[in-house]
Amino acid sequence: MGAKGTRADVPPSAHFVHDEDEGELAIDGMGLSTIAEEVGTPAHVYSASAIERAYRAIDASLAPAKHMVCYAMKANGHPEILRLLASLGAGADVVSGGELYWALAAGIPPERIVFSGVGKSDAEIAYALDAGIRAIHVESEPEIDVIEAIAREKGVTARIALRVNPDVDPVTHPYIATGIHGTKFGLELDVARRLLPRIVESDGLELEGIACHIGSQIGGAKPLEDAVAIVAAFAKECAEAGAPIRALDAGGGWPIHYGDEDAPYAPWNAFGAAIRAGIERGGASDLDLEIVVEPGRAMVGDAGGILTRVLYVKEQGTKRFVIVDAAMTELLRPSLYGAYHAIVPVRAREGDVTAADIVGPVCETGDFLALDRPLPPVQRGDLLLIRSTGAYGAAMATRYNARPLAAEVIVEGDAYRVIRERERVEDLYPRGA
Ligand SMILES: Cc1ncc(COP(=O)(O)O)c(C=O)c1O
Ligand SMILES: N[C@@H](CCCC[NH3+])C(=O)O
Repeated sequence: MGAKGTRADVPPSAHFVHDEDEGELAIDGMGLSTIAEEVGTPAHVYSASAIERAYRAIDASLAPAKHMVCYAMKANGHPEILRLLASLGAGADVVSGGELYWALAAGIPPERIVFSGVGKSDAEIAYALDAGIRAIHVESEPEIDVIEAIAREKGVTARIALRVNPDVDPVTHPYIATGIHGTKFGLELDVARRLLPRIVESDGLELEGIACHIGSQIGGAKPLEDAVAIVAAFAKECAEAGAPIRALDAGGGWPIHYGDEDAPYAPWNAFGAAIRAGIERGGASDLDLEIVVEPGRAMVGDAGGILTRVLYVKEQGTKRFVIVDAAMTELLRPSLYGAYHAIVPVRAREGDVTAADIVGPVCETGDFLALDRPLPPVQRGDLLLIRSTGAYGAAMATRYNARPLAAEVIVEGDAYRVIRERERVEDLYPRGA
């Protein structure tokens, strides 16, 4: 994502660190080979302390403004991660009835949950209204009709926010740009403007916020500021038209360092500051809006890695294939977006660094974790760590090729806990077959 490179260096973090005494990589002081031996590979490993640090840093970046951090749980909806974030005070951004169910089950209060998505079913809208969530984010004109009708039927007022498309380039991979014209997300500003009078007059709707989400892994804080300035100016128009606007939701998209960036991203403080600056530029400072943000990747991405073992090293002509037991089934991002993830041996061997394709066992040419990647010598049985996979790793896992879902473990303090047992082949057999 962003500029693709072939650098072998690793993004900085405080939790995956080389343990000099043991001569291997450790996560929060726990040797990765111990985890691999006990749990097997491939396995997703997460650092609870890293998740907590990320949450606190994002939260602090928005202070002193009134704000709410709604974790975009699509990045990693594991119940233990949700519970951890709930205990720290996070809300949630959900995109389905299933995610809403999991967020509530993890103890996230309904008034801290927002519901985004272009295709909410009637049942999902009814569920959100029954649960009394903070706001349903409206993404199309017909969706407003449906929400209004369901609210009327129930005799309730639906709290909504309009997700507008500010047409700002987020400087990211085209598959995950969401706030430019031509994508399916959000309402064009002129449509939102046209709908305003009927929303304000409706007794079934309460327009409590304006939202945007310009994309994921955005290329800097400036596009966020530009988008927020547009959204804030529209929030002001809505308030002047009589809507009880109390929130500006700036979406998520805060980037992490994967290791192939040409230049480091601005620190998260800059993203919080950009949102505050955007509100001022949009002339909405006097509205005293609560800032809502929906980061997913930034909360969990760097906290996780995938442990994988080398199955075979295959030399073919000038090519070196390192075939490992993880695949696109555990990490789809390289296959789907050509995304870069740093991959490092848990125990480094001496020798020349040469290029290798690091690939999985899945029967697809596109099943690769890295192409032409500089890598020191590795042998069958060696452990590798794939970095920065806490977001959109396990969350996008599939069982393609009848591959059971991998184990997941979380390190808390000086111990680790298995939070998903490795599936067994029997678990894959279709129910009802
Ligand atoms: C509406 C919405 N909010 C938040 C996010 C989270 O994005 P990220 O993980 O990049 O922070 C997404 C995904 O792009 C999204 O669609
Ligand atoms: N799955 C994407 C991000 C999707 C963002 C959701 N709107 C990724 O791995 O980067």
